[in-house]
Amino acid sequence: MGNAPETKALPLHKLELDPRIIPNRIHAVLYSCGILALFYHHIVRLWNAPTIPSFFIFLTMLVADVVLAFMWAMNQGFRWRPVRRQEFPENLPSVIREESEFPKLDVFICTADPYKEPPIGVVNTALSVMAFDYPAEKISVYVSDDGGSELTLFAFMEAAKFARHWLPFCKENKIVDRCPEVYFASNVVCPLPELKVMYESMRDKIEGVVEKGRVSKELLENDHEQQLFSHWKTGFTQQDHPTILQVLLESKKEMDVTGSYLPNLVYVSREKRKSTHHNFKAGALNVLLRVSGAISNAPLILTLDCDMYSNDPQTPRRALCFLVQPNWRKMLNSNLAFVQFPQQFSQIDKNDIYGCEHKRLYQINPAGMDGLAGPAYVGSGCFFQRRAFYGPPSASREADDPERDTDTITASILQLAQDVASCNYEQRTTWGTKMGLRYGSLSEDLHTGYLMQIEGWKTVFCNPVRPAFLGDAPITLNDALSQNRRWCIGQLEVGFCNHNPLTVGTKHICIPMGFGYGFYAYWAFWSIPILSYGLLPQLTLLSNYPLFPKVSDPRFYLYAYLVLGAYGQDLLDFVLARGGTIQRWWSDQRIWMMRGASSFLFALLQFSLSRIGFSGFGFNVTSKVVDDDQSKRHKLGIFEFGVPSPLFLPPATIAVINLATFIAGLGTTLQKRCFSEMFVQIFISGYVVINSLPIYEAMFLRSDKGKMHIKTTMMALCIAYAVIAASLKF
Ligand SMILES: O=c1ccn([C@@H]2O[C@H](COP(=O)(O)OP(=O)(O)O[C@H]3O[C@H](CO)[C@@H](O)[C@H](O)[C@H]3O)[C@@H](O)[C@H]2O)c(=O)[nH]1
Ligand SMILES: [Mn+2]
Repeated sequence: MGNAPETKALPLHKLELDPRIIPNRIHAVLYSCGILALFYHHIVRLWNAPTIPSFFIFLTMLVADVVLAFMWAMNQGFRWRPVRRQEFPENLPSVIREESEFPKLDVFICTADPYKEPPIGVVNTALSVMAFDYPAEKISVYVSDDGGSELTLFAFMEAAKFARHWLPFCKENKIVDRCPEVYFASNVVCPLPELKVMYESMRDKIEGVVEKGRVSKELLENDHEQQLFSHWKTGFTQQDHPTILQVLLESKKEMDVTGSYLPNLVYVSREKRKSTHHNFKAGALNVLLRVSGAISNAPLILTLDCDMYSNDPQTPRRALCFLVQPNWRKMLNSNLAFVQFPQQFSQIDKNDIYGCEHKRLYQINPAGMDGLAGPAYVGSGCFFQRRAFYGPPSASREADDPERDTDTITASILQLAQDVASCNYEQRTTWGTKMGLRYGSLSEDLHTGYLMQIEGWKTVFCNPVRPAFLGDAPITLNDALSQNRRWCIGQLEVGFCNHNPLTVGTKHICIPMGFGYGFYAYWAFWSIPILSYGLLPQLTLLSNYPLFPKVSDPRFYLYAYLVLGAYGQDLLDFVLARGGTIQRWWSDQRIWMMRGASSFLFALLQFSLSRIGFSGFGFNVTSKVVDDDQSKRHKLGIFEFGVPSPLFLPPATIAVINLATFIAGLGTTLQKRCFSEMFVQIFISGYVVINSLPIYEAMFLRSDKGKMHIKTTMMALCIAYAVIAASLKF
């Protein structure tokens, strides 16, 4: 810069408080008074219970309301101090003056199964980030293949060739959609038609290989390529194989077709042995942390799921707006662990019937936590400071090498990278406990982000209008429910680890943050009120036993206030969020009830069983394959039941019970003229019936492949019959 007058550094971001903070807090105070009044009513009623069965029914309803109140209180963590941020990547040049001064960026992409996660999709994700609007020689992309599949390696070998054309094309033409599949599927006229042909031939090749299930020799162009696949010989299985590490592109050595640098592209399939536990995705990411540490050691790390392609080439610059210090001299913000972008999805149906958008989890709640210590880590679309993986912000990492500036990846570097990917490397180290991604939870993301905040790290939520990344959401109900069950189990593992959010979290981060994490950790508890409210009012309705105050009773208004207050605020939060519609809110509350009766319930049971020593659980990877028939129904917003899954059984049973009790109950109350006493119960079962319409359709009316499996329908009918018959005995 010499003596040239330095221009003033312009602001990189700004923060403003959400105007809802004050109304939220007033509402919280009033609502808590309502809850207290409700508990008073409960206790009095319990005390005066006339019979033993009614005592237990009242007790169950009390427990259900305690859980609802608990979850409501936890939820206030997100509403306590929501904020909005804005970032100004256009001002970045006033702070980082030269492109050469940009910090290096390592991108981690995880994949685990070439049949559930088609390699062409993984390749698209990788190409979209390699084409970031960022100096290419600063980027290294590491692909972790837990599937240990030659199909995936083949796909990346092809991707490396295609990248030489794709990257300069995107930069020269200032393309915004840098995920090739998305770009070529859009209707824009490609200024370079050969490129489309090239892409399609690559895609056909990759898909052909996947269909065949192996890479045949004819597809490989030379000895070097054949050598890459020499590992896959007899004895090689997904669970048992040596480390395979391949540098497919080496920056500064390899040029694109215009003679510019390319990013590094490294394929890693860590060593797997049947005798060692591999810790699923957390284990995979920790291997990438060490492998990348040996090769490029960038101070910035982006973690991505294999389906989360970049939708905006500016994204790393947006992240930098928070990560660099205003007086930047190769120094990253000292206590900021990560910048989290929301997870957003490309093919969600208009009304989002499965609630896969998870608007609260990915957009509303993070903005709430952002006003406190910062959002939770959600596993993908997150820019970390490497230092955050190695201890608290105060700890210096002098023992480790600084950003590696060697121009070539030497044999000794490769050897080191091989060694750190071996499955015994972590023995007797603090990897997974104090370093890297933390083990012990199927939701490694929540667990890791939470423990980082306990160590004193701050985090930031960045939610630009154009989604930074777009991924695939489940398109069948079974996938959506099993995904939620896995999350729930992982969250319970956080809730019952020795860093309990309610004690440790509230103390070491702050009270509302501890509540927010508690809300996630105990998600599964929701199954208790959802099941209670889905069954008890209905079964008692059958025998005309009133559970709630009658309409003229002042306590009726207490219930009405509590219900409308909670639903109303929820609706408001939802529709005020970007892209929120009433229809989506409706789907969201409906799927919440279904999850309650299936995912949450199963998670609670499985977790409890594992705690008393019965079987553990695995990471069931969500399928990203699109079946045409299913996808057609999904686009029309039709529920996909199809497979016989135990997850459908409780919601189907509850739906049947509610339909029966609603009709019978309505009949008898009209006959006996006790409508006012039974109003709330009729209302609740009617509400469940309306929400269950897609279930009845799938059980009784549909004939397509997505209808409920006959086995499930029959079982649900039998159980419903048994439950109703038993309840009439009381
Ligand atoms: O043993 C495994 C299992 C999974 N994965 C990868 O983990 C990612 C997420 O798996 P997916 O089946 O797509 O799960 P989701 O439920 O969609 O993922 C959400 O939930 C996970 C925690 O349960 C987080 O890790 C993810 O980032 C978050 O998007 C994928 O890229 C997988 O390839 C591995 O690398 N190794
Ligand atoms: Mn996923």
